[in-house]
Amino acid sequence: MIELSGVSKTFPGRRGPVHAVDSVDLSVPKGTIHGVVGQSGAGKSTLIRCVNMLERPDAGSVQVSGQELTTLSPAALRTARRHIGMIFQHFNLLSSRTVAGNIALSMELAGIPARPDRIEELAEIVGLHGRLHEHPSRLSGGQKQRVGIARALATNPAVLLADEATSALDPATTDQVLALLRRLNAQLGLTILLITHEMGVVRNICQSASLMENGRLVESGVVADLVGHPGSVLAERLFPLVTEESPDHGWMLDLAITSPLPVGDLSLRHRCEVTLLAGSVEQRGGTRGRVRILVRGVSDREAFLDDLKRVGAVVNHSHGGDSA
Ligand SMILES: Nc1ncnc2c1ncn2[C@@H]1O[C@H](COP(=O)(O)OP(=O)(O)OP(=O)(O)O)[C@@H](O)[C@H]1O
Repeated sequence: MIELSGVSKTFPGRRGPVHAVDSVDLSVPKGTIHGVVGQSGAGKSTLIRCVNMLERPDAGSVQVSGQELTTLSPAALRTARRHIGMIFQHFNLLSSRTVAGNIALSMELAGIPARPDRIEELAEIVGLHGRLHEHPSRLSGGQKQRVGIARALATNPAVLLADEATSALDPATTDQVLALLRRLNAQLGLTILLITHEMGVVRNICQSASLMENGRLVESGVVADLVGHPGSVLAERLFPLVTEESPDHGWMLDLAITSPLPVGDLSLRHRCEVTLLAGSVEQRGGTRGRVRILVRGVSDREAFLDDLKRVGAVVNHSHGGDSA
C-alpha cells in the first residue's frame, strides 16, 4: 500500500517558487488501483515521482508497503525501489536491446539473476510470447508498453506506478493495455497508482481517484462513492451528462447509479413515462455512473423516489415542477 502524508515539493521558477506538490495526503490500499487526474502542470508527474523518490520531497512522509522511504540511505533506497515498478508514457526502452534484453535490464540493475525462463514467463504474462528476440523498433506502441510492463514486473514489485502510460496509444490499444493492468491487479494483487489526463482511464480501471489542481489534491475518494456526491467535480468530469437543452415539460432527475437502472420497470410500476436523456456509465468492474432521466405523468413522486432508492439510485439533482 502507498501512504503519503504532507508531501510537498517546490521548484525554483523564473517568477518565484513553484509549489508543484503542496501538502498532499494520499492513501492507496493494497491491491487497489488509484488514479490521479488533473490538467497539465497540476503536479501529477512530480507527485508520482515522489512515491519512488525519483523526486525527493521537501517535506512529508512517503510510505510504500509500510516502509518509510524519505529517510533511507541511498543503498537502502535502491533495494526498496525493487518493490516499486514504473511505466512511462514513452516507454523508455533501450532501442539497442531486444525485448528480452530490455526485460533483463531491470533485473541486472537490481542485482537479480536474469534467468531466461523468468524472462519468458514475464513475456508470457504481458502477452509478448514469441517476440523476445525482436528490437523495440519492430513493435507497435501497445507492444512497447507491454515490454515496459514486463520490465517493471521483473523485480516482483508490490506497487506499480504508471505515468501517463496510455497517453501515447490509440483508444483500442489503450483498452488492451488497461485490461492487462486490471488483470495484473487481480492476479498478482498489484497496487497501482496511475496519473493521467484521460478521464476514460480512471473510469475504466480505477476503484478510487483524486483530482489535482495547483499541486493539491482537491478531491479524493472511491469512484462509486464520488458519483453519489451532488457537488463532486471529479464525478462530473468522470461521468459528464450532456444534453442539448432542458425539456420544458416534466420532472428531470440526475441520478448516481451503481447498478443498471430498470427504466422499463419504473415506468410500468408508476404508470408513467421515463425517458433517458443522457447517461455516462461504466460497466467494467461493476456498474457506476450518472444518468439524467425525464419523468412524465407520475402521480406519486414520493413513491417514485422511494423506488429509486430501492434500486440503489441516488438523486443528485432534480428539476421541474410539472410532472404531467
Ligand atoms: N524539475 C523541475 N524544475 C522546475 N519546475 C518544475 C520541474 N518539474 C516540474 N516543474 C514545474 O512544476 C509544476 C508541475 O509540473 P508536473 O510536470 O508535475 O505537472 P503535470 O500535472 O504532470 O503536468 P504534465 O501533464 O504537463 O506533465 C509545473 O509548473 C512545472 O513547470
